[in-house]
Amino acid sequence: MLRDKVVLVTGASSGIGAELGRQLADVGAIPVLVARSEDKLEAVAKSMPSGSRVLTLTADVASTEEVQRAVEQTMARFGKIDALVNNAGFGLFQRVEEMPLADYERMMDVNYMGVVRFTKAVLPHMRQQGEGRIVTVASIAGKLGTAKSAGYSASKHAVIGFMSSLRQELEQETRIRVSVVNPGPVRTAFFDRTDPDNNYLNKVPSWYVLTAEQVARSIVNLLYKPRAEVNLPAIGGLGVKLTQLFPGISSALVRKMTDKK
Ligand SMILES: NC(=O)c1ccc[n+]([C@@H]2O[C@H](COP(=O)([O-])OP(=O)(O)OC[C@H]3O[C@@H](n4cnc5c(N)ncnc54)[C@H](O)[C@@H]3O)[C@@H](O)[C@H]2O)c1
Repeated sequence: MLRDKVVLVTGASSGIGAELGRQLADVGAIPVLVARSEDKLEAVAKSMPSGSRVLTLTADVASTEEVQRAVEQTMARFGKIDALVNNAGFGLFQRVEEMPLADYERMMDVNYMGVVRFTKAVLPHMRQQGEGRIVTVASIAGKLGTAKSAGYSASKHAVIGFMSSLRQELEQETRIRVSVVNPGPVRTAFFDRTDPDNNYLNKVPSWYVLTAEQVARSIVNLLYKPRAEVNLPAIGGLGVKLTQLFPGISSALVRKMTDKK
C-alpha cells in the first residue's frame, strides 16, 4: 500500500528520520529525505538497499523559502506528495530561569513553526490530489511538561494543538489524514547537544528507552492506518503503549524518571 508513495520526511539526516527513510525504502515507497546537511543526507541515502528510489533535498525548516522550494522540487520530480512526516526538531534542556530567550525562540521556530511551514506548503497539493497523510513527531514531553524542558515541551505542546485543530478542519471534508506521534526517550543523537555523555538516557531504565527503529515503525504503521495520536513510551522491544493502557501510571512514571534529570 505504500509502494510508489512519495513520502517527504524532514530531519532525515539522523535518528528517527533516517531510520524512517530506510524503512520506507524497504516497503517500496519513495522517501524524500529533507535536512540541512547534504553530506549527511547522502550518507543516509547510500545506506539504503541498492535500487531504492530516494530523493535528498537540503532545507532548513526554519526558512519559509527553503521549505517552499523543497516542496516545489518534490512536485517537479514526482508530480505528487502522498505523505509528509514532520520529524525535524531539537531540544535544549535547562531550568526556566537559566535558559536564554533566544533558545525558546529557536525551538519554537524549528519545532513548531517548521511543522506549520511544511504542513501549509504541502496542503494545497494534497487538496488537489484529494488525499494525503500528515504525521508529526511531537513528544511525550509536549503532553506532560517535565522539569528543565519548558521551552521544548511548549514547542511540542504547540505542535500537538496545531495538529489537533488541523485534523478537525480536514477530517470531515477531505481524505487528508493527520496524526501525531508522542515518543518517550529515544536513543538517538537528540541529546548530544545538551548531554553529550548521555547521562539522562543512562539514568532512565533501559526498558523504557525507545529505539529509532521502534518509533519509525510506528510512523510507518500510521501511514498505513491513520490514527489521531499515538503515545509511545514502550517496554523494550515489545512496544507496549503504556500511556494508552494505563494513562495514570504511565504519566507518574514519566514524571518520576524525568525528575531524576
Ligand atoms: N530522541 C528523543 O528522545 C525524542 C523523544 C521525543 C521526540 N523526539 C523528536 O523526534 C524528532 C527526531 O529526533 P531524533 O531523536 O531522531 O533526533 P536527531 O537529532 O537524531 O534528529 C533530528 C533531525 O532533525 C534535523 N533538524 C534539526 N533542526 C533542523 C532544522 N532547522 N531544519 C531541518 N532539519 C533539522 C536534524 O538535522 C536531524 O536530522 C524530533 O522532532 C524530536 O523532537 C525525540
